[in-house]
Amino acid sequence: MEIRNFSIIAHVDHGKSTLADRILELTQAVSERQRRDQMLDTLELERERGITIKATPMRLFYTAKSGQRYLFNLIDTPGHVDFNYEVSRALRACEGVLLVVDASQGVEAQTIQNAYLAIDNGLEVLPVINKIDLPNADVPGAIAELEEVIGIPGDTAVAVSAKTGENVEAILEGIIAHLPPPKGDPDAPLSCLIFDAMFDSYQGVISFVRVMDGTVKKGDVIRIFSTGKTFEVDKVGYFSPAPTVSDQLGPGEVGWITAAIKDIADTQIGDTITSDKNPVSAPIPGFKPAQPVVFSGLYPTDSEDYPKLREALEKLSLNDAAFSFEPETSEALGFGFRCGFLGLLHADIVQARLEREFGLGLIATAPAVIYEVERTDGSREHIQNPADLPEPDKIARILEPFVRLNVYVPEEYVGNVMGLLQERRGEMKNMVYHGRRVELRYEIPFGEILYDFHDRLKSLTRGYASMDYEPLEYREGKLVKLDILVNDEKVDALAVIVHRDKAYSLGRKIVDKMAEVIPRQMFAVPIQAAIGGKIIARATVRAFRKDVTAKCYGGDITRKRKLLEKQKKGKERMKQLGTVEVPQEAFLAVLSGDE
Ligand SMILES: Nc1nc2c(ncn2[C@@H]2O[C@H](COP(=O)(O)OP(=O)(O)OP(=O)(O)O)[C@@H](O)[C@H]2O)c(=O)[nH]1
Repeated sequence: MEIRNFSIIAHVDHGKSTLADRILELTQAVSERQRRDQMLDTLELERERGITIKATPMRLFYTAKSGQRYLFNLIDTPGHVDFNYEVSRALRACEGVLLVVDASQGVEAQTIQNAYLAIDNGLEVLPVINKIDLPNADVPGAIAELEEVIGIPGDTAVAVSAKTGENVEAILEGIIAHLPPPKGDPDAPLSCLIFDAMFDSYQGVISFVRVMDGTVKKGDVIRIFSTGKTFEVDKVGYFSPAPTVSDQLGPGEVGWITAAIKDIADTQIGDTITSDKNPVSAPIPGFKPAQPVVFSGLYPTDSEDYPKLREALEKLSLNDAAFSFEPETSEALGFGFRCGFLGLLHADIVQARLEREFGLGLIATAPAVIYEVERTDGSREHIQNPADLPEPDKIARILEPFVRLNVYVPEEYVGNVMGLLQERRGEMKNMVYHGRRVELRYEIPFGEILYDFHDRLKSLTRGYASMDYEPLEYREGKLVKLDILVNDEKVDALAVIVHRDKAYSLGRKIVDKMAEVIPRQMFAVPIQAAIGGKIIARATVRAFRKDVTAKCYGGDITRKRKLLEKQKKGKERMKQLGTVEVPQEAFLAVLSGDE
């Protein structure tokens, strides 16, 4: 049977998951009973946030108008800029992509970025113009943008509504006509690409693979190319959508392998699986390794939970190759972990999973980028935690990471966006008109777009702007460490590195926000911001304590206990700093909006 392996790529919200669902329905891969809101979004969190995180492969059958039957492997990819690494992994397993564009929005930042990722991987692109049921849908406009901005021919484009199902079948015919079948030699040595992996407590690591050449079946001894480690294959199979066992996997096929692999580090994403007896001489060209770029400290609110947190982090990292962690100690917060993420959304998701799936109460410190410090003695080091910055007299200079930022925005909002970018120390490199849409190209410190930048961008453009970025080199900046003192004690976990010109306004903002969110105590608590030894801003948490049991008029002891328990619950995300109870929000005061 002929095979087509493809992925769907799109800007966030252009309808990728909805379209994938429709395709599943058309190919009857899922019974209505099995159908959930968004079939392919497997994690609970994904459904809640309406975004796709993990790439999920699916095996579908389609009988074409010609009467011939085809096997399709559909690999879903995430849409958010934080998860670009997952996209590039998934694309390596395909020959082609459906590039979905919302007919009412046109081409946006991730449309372009994902399209280039596909083109750079040598994939064929089939444009799909979606949401044609919307009154403001502009199909010719969207096609023109695709041709103009990305340079792909629009004549094969299929216009559909994933919502109503209109014309979706034409996509399936388009896939057969325009996306190439996989090539591969069943008799060649085994060469299998690992494009994802997950950990299962019964089976060990389940590697998601695309077979390039050769075949793999139960009992084969496989070798992981980069480490040379060998394992005996336990089972192979595909996703339909539940993992289903099959006899073997051959060239062009997408499926999974289990081989009693206990450590996910043994099956790194992008690595090649080959046969131990008859190995290939060269691996499949590798993926870009996922690099955490944003770091934040995670501490248990109850210090007794430290071992539980370590265990949870270990488990999570089994399923998330892009996430890193190492032990860290804070004077203020005790024992915790410095965790690395791909971006703020990724950090949010990891934290939410730790709390939900593992029942942990956590305090997260403000996310920060990695700075490079050159000491006066000429040595250089990378600083993941602002608290680790050397004394000012030992610092020759501090360098910060820059990114190339592209913002796409309708003409009328260009002024607003340029104002924001200037405020964030951005330097304009170019401005390109694509019809009524303008692309602003900037170079900007990564740290400046970390906090509330995306929200501000959206609110300044009524939601119309979109953005993407890629890392540039480190550049010297006039940076200083801003210390925060609570009750006259410096709190290491609250320190941030900021640009000198912004230190005063940021210090003011942080102390005000903290004074607002820290509950009143028995005594007045001063909150101060300082640079070096110099106090630059101050606010006070006034004294007072609400006695929640006062209104219980003695008597009813259960009611009293309930109230106390409720109060205790409310405190779960609090941390005792000396004599002061500080809630999670205070640790993220630096993130609070500019307004
Ligand atoms: N009117 C209309 N709405 C659609 C259509 N397709 C998708 N939508 C809606 O657009 C929104 C986004 O759709 P999703 O399928 O979740 O988008 P996505 O691209 O998968 O988003 P991510 O998973 O976050 O990347 C949802 O509210 C859908 O109901 C369509 O053809 N017509």
